[in-house]
Amino acid sequence: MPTTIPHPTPQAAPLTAPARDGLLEFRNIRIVYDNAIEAIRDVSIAVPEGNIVALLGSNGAGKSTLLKAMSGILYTEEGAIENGSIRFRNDEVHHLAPDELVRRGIVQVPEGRRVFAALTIDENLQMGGYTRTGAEARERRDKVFALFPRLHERRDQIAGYMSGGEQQMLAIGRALMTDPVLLALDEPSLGLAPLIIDRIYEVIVRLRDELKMTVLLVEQNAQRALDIADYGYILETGRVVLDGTAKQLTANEDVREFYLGVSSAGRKSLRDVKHYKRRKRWLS
Ligand SMILES: Nc1ncnc2c1ncn2[C@@H]1O[C@H](COP(=O)(O)OP(=O)(O)OP(=O)(O)O)[C@@H](O)[C@H]1O
Repeated sequence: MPTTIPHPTPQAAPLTAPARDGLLEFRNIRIVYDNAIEAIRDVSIAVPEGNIVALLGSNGAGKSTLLKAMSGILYTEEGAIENGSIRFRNDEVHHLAPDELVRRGIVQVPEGRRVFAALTIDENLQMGGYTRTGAEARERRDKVFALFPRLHERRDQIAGYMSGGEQQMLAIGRALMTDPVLLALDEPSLGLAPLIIDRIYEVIVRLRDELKMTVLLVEQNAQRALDIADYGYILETGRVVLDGTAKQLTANEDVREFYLGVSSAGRKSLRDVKHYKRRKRWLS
C-alpha cells in the first residue's frame, strides 16, 4: 500500500482508492515489458489541471515507463499496459496513437533532449509546429522565444553545436510549439549546471503560472522538483510508495533522508543506505 500523506484539500482522495481528480489520471496501471518484466504495478496517479506534479524516484523506479505509456509509445519497446487505464479529461486515452495524443494536448519532452542536430533552432521549432497553421506556428514560436530569449539570439545556429542547456531549452521549446495542455518533462535537469537548471525551472514555473499549463515533472533531482511542484509522488520498483503536497514531502523525514540527502540525524546519501532498509521503511 502506498503511504499517503493526508492532503489538505477535500478533492484529493487518498491514493489507496483510484485517483479521480486529475486532468490526467493513471488508474491502477500495470505495465509489463516483453510479456515478462513487470515495470509498473498497480499505480494510481492524478495530475490536477494547472498543477506541477513531480514524479520522483531513483534509477529503474518506473518513471519513464509511465511517461511512455502516457505518450502512446510503449509498444516501441515491447511494453504493454496489462491492467488499468490512463484518462485525460475523463476519456480513456491509453489506446490512442501518439499523434492523436499530441492533438489532444498531451506532449512529452523525452529524456536526453533529442533535437534535430543538423537543423537550426528555427527549423527545429518549425518541425515542432507541424500541427499548427503558418500564422499559429509563428505566434507559438514568438512565445517560445519570449520564454527562452537565448533561443531567439541563436535562432539561425545549428542545434547540434549548442550547449546541453540550450538543447534542453530547444527540446522544451519544440514541445511548446504544439500548444500542449499537459507537458511531461523527463529529467530536464539531467547533466546541466545549476545556473542553467535555474533558468529552465523558472520557465517551468512560468508555464504553470502564466500560461496555465499542467506539468508532469519526472526528476531524480528531488530537491529541485519539490521546490516548484504542487504535489509529488515517489516511485520505487514500480510502485507509489509515498505521495503528498510538495511541502509535506519536503518535511517528511524519510524523503529528507533518502531523497534530499538531509535528516535530523545529519546529512546522508542514498548510496549509504541498503535498499532493503529503504523499502522496509517506506512500506511499514
Ligand atoms: N525497453 C525495456 N525493456 C525491458 N525492460 C525495461 C525497458 N525499459 C525499462 N525497463 C525496465 O523497467 C523498469 C523501469 O524502468 P524506467 O526506465 O521506467 O525507470 P526510470 O524510473 O525512468 O529510471 P531512470 O531514472 O533510470 O530513467 C526497470 O526495471 C527497467 O529495467
